[in-house]
Amino acid sequence: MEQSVAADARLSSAAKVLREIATTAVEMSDLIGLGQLYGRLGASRASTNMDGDVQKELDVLANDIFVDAFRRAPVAAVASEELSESLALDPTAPLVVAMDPLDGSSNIDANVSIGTIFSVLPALPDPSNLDAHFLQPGRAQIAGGFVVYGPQTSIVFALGSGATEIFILDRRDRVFYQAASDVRIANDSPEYAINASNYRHWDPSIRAYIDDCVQGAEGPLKRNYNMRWIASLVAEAYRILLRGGVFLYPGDQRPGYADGRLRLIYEANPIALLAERAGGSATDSLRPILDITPSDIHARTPLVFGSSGPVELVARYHSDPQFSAERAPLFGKRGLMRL
Ligand SMILES: O=P(O)(O)OC[C@H]1O[C@](O)(COP(=O)(O)O)[C@@H](O)[C@@H]1O
Ligand SMILES: [Mg+2]
Ligand SMILES: [Mg+2]
Repeated sequence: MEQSVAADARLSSAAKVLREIATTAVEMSDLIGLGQLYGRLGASRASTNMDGDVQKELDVLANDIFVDAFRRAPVAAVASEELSESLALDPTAPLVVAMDPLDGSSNIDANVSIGTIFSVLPALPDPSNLDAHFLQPGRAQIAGGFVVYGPQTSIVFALGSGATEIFILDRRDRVFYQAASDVRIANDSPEYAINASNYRHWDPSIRAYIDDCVQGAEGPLKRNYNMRWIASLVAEAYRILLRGGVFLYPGDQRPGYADGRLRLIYEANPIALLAERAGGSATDSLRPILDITPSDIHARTPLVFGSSGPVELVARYHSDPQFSAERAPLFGKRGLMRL
């Protein structure tokens, strides 16, 4: 009984957090819509984040704007891509929020969709330190989702044990209206998304899968595929939720990319929550993303998500001995038909 009262209280707190995110997204949408017209976006405030990327002004601004929003919500601590350490807010609050304040930031100047990704977790009653709140598996999320600032500004979220929902901002009255409820990802789709310029750095399983997709109807998968790469996770996720497909950002041989590029707690986890709630899947190639216990607030993970058929197929390329045997270097290019 006590437990369910606490769970209800957390859920209504999470709804408050979502409302604060939606309100802030309207402000962000205005700023992003101005592009270079926004006077404060000068190169002078560019700095370097932990990845060594040049941070666009907007990354920093988005971080500050969302942190301020979380100060008005029942949030005990924030972890952010733009903050090297987690930040304490109201220690009595029941929730913590991890966020990527601006995702796809290499696209800002190109006028391509970007977004904000968020993960809402229960605050631990007695954490050993502030980061401990965030080192819970994604399955513990009370809410998760993202905002995409594109031709439409949309918020996509799952709250509590609920389904994946989409609301679109009507810019005329600055209100989000529900556009889709209980979104379902198609179980199968011949569309994949991967940055193929990293081909030479991938492991043999990913190469074999993409080789087979590229061979199309003449290859072992016996169907023609289509490829998309926006380099904006939120935009790819939105497309996949609406029309299916699979997204892959695998680990690769480049220094620092052993676990890929994407961050577990504030990129992969919320996207995985939305994918699973929509009947799709999300893995690190093999394990469900939501079952992984993060080792660090900025830990990375390989990410494969989308329609469950292709996500499972990618896992087979990693685990099925028949597939592996045919990929052995001795065989060079595989000659056997497998399917
Ligand atoms: O430039 P790459 O290596 O293709 O990576 C693109 C990926 O990096 C990201 O931009 C990473 O997010 P940030 O922009 O928040 O760093 C994803 O949105 C996107 O999927
Ligand atoms: Mg990102
Ligand atoms: Mg970012």
